[in-house]
Amino acid sequence: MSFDVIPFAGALHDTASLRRIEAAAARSLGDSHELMRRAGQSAWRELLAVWPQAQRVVVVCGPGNNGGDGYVLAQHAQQAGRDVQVVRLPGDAPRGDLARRAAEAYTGRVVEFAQSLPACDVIVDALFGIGFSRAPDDATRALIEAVNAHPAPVLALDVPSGVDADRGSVPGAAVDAARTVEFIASKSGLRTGAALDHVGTLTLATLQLGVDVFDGIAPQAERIAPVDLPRWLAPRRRDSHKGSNGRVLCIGGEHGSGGAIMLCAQAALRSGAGLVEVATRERHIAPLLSRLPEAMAHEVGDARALHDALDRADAIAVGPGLGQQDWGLHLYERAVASAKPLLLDADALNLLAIRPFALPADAVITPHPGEAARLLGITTAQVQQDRFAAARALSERYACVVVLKGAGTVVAAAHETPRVVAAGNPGMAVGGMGDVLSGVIAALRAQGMNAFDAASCGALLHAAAGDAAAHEGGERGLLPSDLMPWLRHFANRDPYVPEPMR
Ligand SMILES: NC(=O)C1=CN([C@@H]2O[C@H](COP(=O)(O)OP(=O)(O)OC[C@H]3O[C@@H](n4cnc5c(N)ncnc54)[C@H](OP(=O)(O)O)[C@@H]3O)[C@@H](O)[C@H]2O)[C@H](O)CC1
Ligand SMILES: [K+]
Repeated sequence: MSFDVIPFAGALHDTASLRRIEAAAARSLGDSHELMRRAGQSAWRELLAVWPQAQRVVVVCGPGNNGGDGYVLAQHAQQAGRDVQVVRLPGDAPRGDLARRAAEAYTGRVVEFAQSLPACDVIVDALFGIGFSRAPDDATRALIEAVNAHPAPVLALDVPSGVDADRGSVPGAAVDAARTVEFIASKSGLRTGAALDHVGTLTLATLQLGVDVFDGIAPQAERIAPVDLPRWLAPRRRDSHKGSNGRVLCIGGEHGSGGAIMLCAQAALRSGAGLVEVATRERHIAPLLSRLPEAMAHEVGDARALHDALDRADAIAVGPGLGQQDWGLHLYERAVASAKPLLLDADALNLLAIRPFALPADAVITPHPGEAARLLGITTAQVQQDRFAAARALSERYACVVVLKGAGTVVAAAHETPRVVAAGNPGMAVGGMGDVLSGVIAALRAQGMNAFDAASCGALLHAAAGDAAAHEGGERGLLPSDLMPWLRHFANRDPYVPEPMR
């Protein structure tokens, strides 16, 4: 039995699992060359579909089976009458039976790379796939840079060469692909971190394998996209009232940063919280209420008011504009001690790093890579080198749910398969976007979602709103308040997500 639809639409696998899947596939087909034949053929079909006019095809082949896929594609192009050249590094003759057999079956030209690549209409990157394992040496780097300097678009086979398919990091140089066609299953590392600047459009060739090849192999992560939002955001019951949609308390807004807590409160309202209260500095209350009359605001000097607000809250977001002085520290301690569903962001995370209180059960933290580095005592570069490991380490160290923000936000929690958000754009890298996310997640917690789902759905809702707002007016100049109408939009209906404006 063979299927063209893969069993788990959002499943992401690591390379170790892919090796096991590949072995199971070879056993089920009875011939591992058949896998390579199907991979090369699928990639050729993809090239034809995207670049039907391409006459001159250069295929950069590495020494392994990724290169073998490239030779199979090259032979299809040769037989279709294209002007084909295989380019390889000196001494990079195919290793292993599969790749050698594919190279022997290729009847076109093979040239050794010197300084530059021949003129052509499309380049196929078959240098490395899931076997890429270390920073490229000078010769390899020169070849990758020649590919990137060439005007022709690049089709990467399985993985853009130079990208770590497990971590998403680039330990040197990597091919800038216009399109990457993955084989058999999607790789977790191609959806987060630096990889997102190299994969281009990602497609998957299932190689017509049966679902049995996945037996006993659990995904390493799950990709979630705006189309998944209705999983968590069911239409409202008719007999709702404001109390049934939860009460959020937003805590923060030290002198000079009243806007942060206002964005948090507004995002909570726009994400469906029934009631939103704000505990902030006295001077921010009037402007906040004039901009957001739907919120209730309390001056935190009034101990009774703060105590009652903490007591009433179904979920608390602490951190936006909180500062790290005594005032902020006091509020941080009161929020953590409240044992309520808690979201910590911004300065609350900096305070957590220096005063690691035991967090209440199911707390959610939303660090950007720099805050994650402080919380782990490592460098930001080390966080970005393996975002899955960093998110997992944070979740274990603080016994909480982690939203590791950045390109391809990772959501991790103990005993859960991590989720990667397939939405968001560089326009969202602006102050205040984190304040909005805090309000969104707190609102979903207050509406009864568990911490891992609220963090996942919240990060996805936030990113979908960011993409739609960017599509509407461009990534540069995108402001947190531009997301507000879109939060409401995607929280209420099956989303379409326009391609972000380039
Ligand atoms: N996933 C599947 O089911 C299928 C996979 N296929 C294709 O096979 C590749 C994986 O092939 P593999 O031979 O394991 O590895 P690569 O071709 O990716 O890499 C080739 C060798 O390159 C060496 N290497 C690694 N990093 C570097 C580097 N930085 N510089 C130089 N050389 C490097 C490494 O060998 P070493 O012994 O030197 O470590 C690699 O083995 C997969 O991606 C698919 O394209 C099947 O054909 C289809 C199904
Ligand atoms: K490749």
